[in-house]
Parts: sequence; C-alpha cells; structure tokens
Amino acid sequence: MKEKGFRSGFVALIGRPNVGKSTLLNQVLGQKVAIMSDKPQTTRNQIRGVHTTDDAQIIFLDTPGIHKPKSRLGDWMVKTARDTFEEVDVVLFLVDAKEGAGSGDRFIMDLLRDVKTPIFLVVNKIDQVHPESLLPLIDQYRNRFSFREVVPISALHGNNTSKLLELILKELPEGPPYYPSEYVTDHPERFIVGELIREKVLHLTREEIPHSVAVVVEEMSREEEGDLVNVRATIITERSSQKGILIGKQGSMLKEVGRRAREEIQRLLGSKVYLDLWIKVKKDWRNEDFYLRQFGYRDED
Ligand SMILES: Nc1nc2c(ncn2[C@@H]2O[C@H](COP(=O)(O)OP(=O)(O)OP(=O)(O)O)[C@@H](O)[C@H]2O)c(=O)[nH]1
Repeated sequence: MKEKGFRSGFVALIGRPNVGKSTLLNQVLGQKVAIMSDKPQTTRNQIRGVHTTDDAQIIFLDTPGIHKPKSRLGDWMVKTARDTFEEVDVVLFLVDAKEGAGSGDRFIMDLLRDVKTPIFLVVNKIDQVHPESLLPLIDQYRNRFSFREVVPISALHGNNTSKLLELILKELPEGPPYYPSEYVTDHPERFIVGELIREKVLHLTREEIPHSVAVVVEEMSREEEGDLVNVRATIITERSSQKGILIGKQGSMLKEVGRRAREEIQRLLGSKVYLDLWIKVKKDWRNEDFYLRQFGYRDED
C-alpha cells in the first residue's frame, strides 16, 4: 500500500520532430522504450512510459512530432496531440537549444494558447550550446508565451532531468498510482519490434527512404521447444523504386536491416530470434483510413 500523500498524474511531451522527446523518456525511464533516431518523426503512436518512485507516479505520453498537417496522417497526429494536452496534468514543450524559435515552435505555441494545463518550456540539448546563449533563446519563447516553468536540460546526458521531475511532481494531484510499480510501458512488444525494424531502415537508407515507410509485424510466436521466437514483418513503402533501394544489391540492404534489427530484438526479448522480413509497395497508404487503422494509427471510432 502506498502512503498518504502519494501523487500521480499524466505528463504530455510535445515538440517539433527531433527535439529529443524519446531521448528524455528513455532517460527518465532508464530503458529503451521509445525509439530514438536522428531523423525527424519516428514516433507516431503514443507511447506511455510510467515512472514510479516511493512517493509518486508519473505517466508520460509521448505525442507525435507536431507539424503543419500535409496529409490525413498529419491531421490525425495534430488532433491526437491536442486532445492529449487538454487531459494531462502537465505539458512539457520541448525545444532544441541549438535552434531559435522557428515557425514549427510558433505553430505549437498557437496550438497551446488556450490550454489550461500548466505548460513547461523544456530547453533540451544544452550540452551543445554555450551557456550565455541560453537566456536570449529563452526570451524568444517567453516573449510569445507565458510558461509555468522554464527548465534547461540535456536529455541525452541527464543534466537537470531530476530537477525537471521535481517540478513536475509539484503539479500532480494527490492520488493512488494508476499502474503497478514494475510497469514501464503498456506498449505491446509487437509495436516495439516494428519500430526497431523501422529505425534500422531509416538509419541505413539515409535520405533515400522517406518517413512514410511503415512496418507491420504480422506474426510473433515462440516455438514450443527451445528458445526461439519467430518474427514475420513487412516493410511498407510507397513506391517500387523505394522497394529496390531497400532490397539493395543482391539483397544486401535488406539483409543488413534484418541483421541489425534481429540483434536488437533478441536483446529486447531475451531470446533467439528468427526474423523473416518482407517488403510491399502500397501507394499513398498515408491517405487511406483503412491502412492507417491497420497500422495502428487511428482509434476504432
Ligand atoms: N547532444 C544532444 N543530443 C540529443 C539530446 N537529446 C536528444 N538528442 C539527439 O537528438 C536526436 C533526436 O532525438 P529523439 O529523442 O529521437 O527526438 P524526438 O523528439 O523523439 O523525435 P521524433 O520521434 O521524431 O518526434 C537523436 O539523435 C538524439 O540522440 C541532448 O540532450 N543532447
């Protein structure tokens, strides 16, 4: 039983693609839950991470990178984020210390304008800038928006992240924990496996394969005898030229994606993995409700 005075609540992470939301989540939770990549927009689904201490529980919602909608997938991502920050106890608006307040950040501040939830400006990647450049940067944001707190951090190195947690705790209501303390994420392993494969595709193909690539894990089954997990997954691209790039010379690219993904999946599952990777071309899947649902990007509403 938790003592009286226990606090619990929800925190949403908002920010332009690539500002370090997943990195912060992983730093706080101490394990790789959200997928990190140096390419924008790798987090499409909300990933819930649960951080439990002796006197509090914080549930993080990692909202998708926000940008002006260009397709229906974009629309849906913005709507999901907006719904999220109305319902949480704190919104963390992450920005990149290396970059000034750009149009993407202004777009987010406009979205947040009438939200009643306390909003923290979290200036990330301070390890990459001179301390003197921080104040003028923070002023750029403060001139446009009134934040409850302003917290400079380095999510990668963990600088000031415990201070951030302390400030979050002050905003949470008293209440019992929502999840058992050993809980870190309610995300199905299948999704994480799919994201690991997607991460390898993005890393290995550089700019040639756009973020429109999706991965569907069709099957994940453990063999009754022995310690082997069979994973069958399909990488979905929009064009056949992309399929060609992904296969590579004599299958070399697909083989490398598979090799790297398999290593990480084995680490995640703690058992040997047989990975069967396929590639399919589905034109314009991002604008079709049917595919969005199939890939888990929409509620069944
Ligand atoms: N130097 C430095 N790099 C960081 C820091 N935080 C994140 N990064 C890097 O920034 C890149 C993007 O980080 P992510 O955590 O994937 O960003 P994200 O906001 O989750 O991105 P999306 O999922 O695309 O919305 C990665 O290469 C990180 O290693 C930091 O504090 N310092």
